[in-house]
Amino acid sequence: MTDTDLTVAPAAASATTAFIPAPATPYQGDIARYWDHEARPVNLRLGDVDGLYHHHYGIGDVDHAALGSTDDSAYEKKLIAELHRLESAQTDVLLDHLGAIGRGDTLVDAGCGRGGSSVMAHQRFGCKVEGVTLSAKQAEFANQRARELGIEDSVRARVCNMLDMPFETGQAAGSWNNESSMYVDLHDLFAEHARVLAVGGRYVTITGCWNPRYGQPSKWVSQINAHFECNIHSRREYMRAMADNRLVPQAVIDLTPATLPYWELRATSSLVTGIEEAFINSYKDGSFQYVLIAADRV
Ligand SMILES: C[S@@+](CC[C@H](N)C(=O)[O-])C[C@H]1O[C@@H](n2cnc3c(N)ncnc32)[C@H](O)[C@@H]1O
Ligand SMILES: CC(C)=CCC/C(C)=C/COP(=O)(O)OP(=O)(O)O
Ligand SMILES: [Mg+2]
Repeated sequence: MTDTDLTVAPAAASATTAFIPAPATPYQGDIARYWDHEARPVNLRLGDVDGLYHHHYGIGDVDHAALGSTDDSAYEKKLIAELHRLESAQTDVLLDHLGAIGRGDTLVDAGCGRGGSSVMAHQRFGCKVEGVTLSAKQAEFANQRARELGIEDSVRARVCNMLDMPFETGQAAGSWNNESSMYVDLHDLFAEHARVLAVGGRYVTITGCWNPRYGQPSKWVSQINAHFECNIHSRREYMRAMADNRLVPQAVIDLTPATLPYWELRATSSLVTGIEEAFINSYKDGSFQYVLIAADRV
């Protein structure tokens, strides 16, 4: 079974994940296993707030009035809702940068996780959204949520490698990576986005990247890599790989100041995972940045 076979078996593929392609590399097999087994309360309990399940972080100011007093017995529940609100706000900012998307368009969510961003994109634009993830468990979860919402004809997730996606050349009006580009070679990734995007289409990523002004990846960045088995790229690598693949940045936004309140709030919660200190310290010492890059496919 190859990725290409998925294109000739759409019914089976859309039903769920009946055909699971073999991982392209041993590393991708490790990443598939990682996400198949992931069930952190910080992700599931936030998703339970309204049924949008994210595997990315939050941006924006904390609403302290909504949180109320830490003495309140409902405080932890409010804190979870607030962290989730900030994670959905992050997706809203990503979607803001896709430009004008029509109901008849197709969007590609590369590294879609449990599908929260895909659902939000469909709810905003009314269009088709095609997600891809290495994890069969995540694809099943995302497709189950789409069925529960009655949007399975418009939103689906498939198990496949985002470096070799089962989409026609020029098929997508927009595509994105929401915190998923640190698992792949950027030249390979942007070559594939440039292939599936229509000329004039828009690509958006929100990602963490190491800051070339710092020099090399800091110990905090290395800690984040080890924690998630990923390989964080530098800001320079993003710019270079886009330029080499007909993706011309239209907006580059440093979201680091906007994500710090999320991390500082998360560090006070009962759902901490132990990685909070690495994010906070690396954002503060300037070695790591949280950025949005929106690029035109020219
Ligand atoms: C941190 S999660 C982000 C999920 C989602 N974008 C979100 O914002 O909730 C990283 C995702 O990237 C996916 N991923 C990593 N490497 C991939 C690859 N080569 N092809 C497809 N998906 C990949 C993982 O399976 C996982 O779903
Ligand atoms: C910005 C960077 C470097 C992100 C790395 C990719 C990643 C694991 C994102 C969050 O996933 P998650 O929501 O599953 O993580 P957590 O359990 O920490 O909330
Ligand atoms: Mg999370």
